[in-house]
Amino acid sequence: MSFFDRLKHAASTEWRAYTEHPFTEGLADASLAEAAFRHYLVQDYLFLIEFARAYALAVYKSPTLADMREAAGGLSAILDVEMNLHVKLCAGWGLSATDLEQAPPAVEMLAYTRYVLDAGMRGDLLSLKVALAPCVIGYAEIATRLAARPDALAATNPYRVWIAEYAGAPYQEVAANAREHLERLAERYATPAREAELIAIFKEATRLEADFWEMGWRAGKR
Ligand SMILES: Cc1ncc(CO)c(N)n1
Repeated sequence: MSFFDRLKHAASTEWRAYTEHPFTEGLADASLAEAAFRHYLVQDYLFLIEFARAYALAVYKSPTLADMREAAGGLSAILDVEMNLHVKLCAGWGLSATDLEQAPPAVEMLAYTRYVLDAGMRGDLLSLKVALAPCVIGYAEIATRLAARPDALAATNPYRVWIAEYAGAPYQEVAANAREHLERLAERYATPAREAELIAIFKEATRLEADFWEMGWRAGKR
């Protein structure tokens, strides 16, 4: 079994709660309340700013130039590609990039990003990449599943742009590269003695991902 599959298997309860959260079902069948999606997306913009910082930390923590380039690619994918989706979608509600940047941060956003940054700060590049894995690899898996649903990408679904972005080839490639790089890092730095600690980091980050959906989901119930 690959390193990533071992992590996923060890955290299978958390992984399912994250990747099959009702919020994701609501994106696919368009039943999600707009207020839920909007709250989620604004917080996700703040989340991406902090995740860009985490990838910058990965550049710093890189033992080799190749690791550094891989981390810099992740940083650029967030700053130069992914955040544009948020700006574009939020413009439809009259929110500018400055409005987004100045939005009050939610505790779920802070909890998740602080956890990942802390795991990276106290650990090595492998610990940091394990903490980052549920994010990029999880969204690629979720969007692929949602895109296969009937009508998920139909013009009548207001969430089709979001689904198409994460199910699309560029994002899928970023996720596949991240997964491949994680396997190579694990070959270099994972030891049986470290496995429990790495699983604990993966589980925690996955739980915080589910909490992030839950935050948006709750905003749709208010
Ligand atoms: C909360 C969260 N997890 C993962 C991704 C994928 O990059 C994202 N944009 N937001």
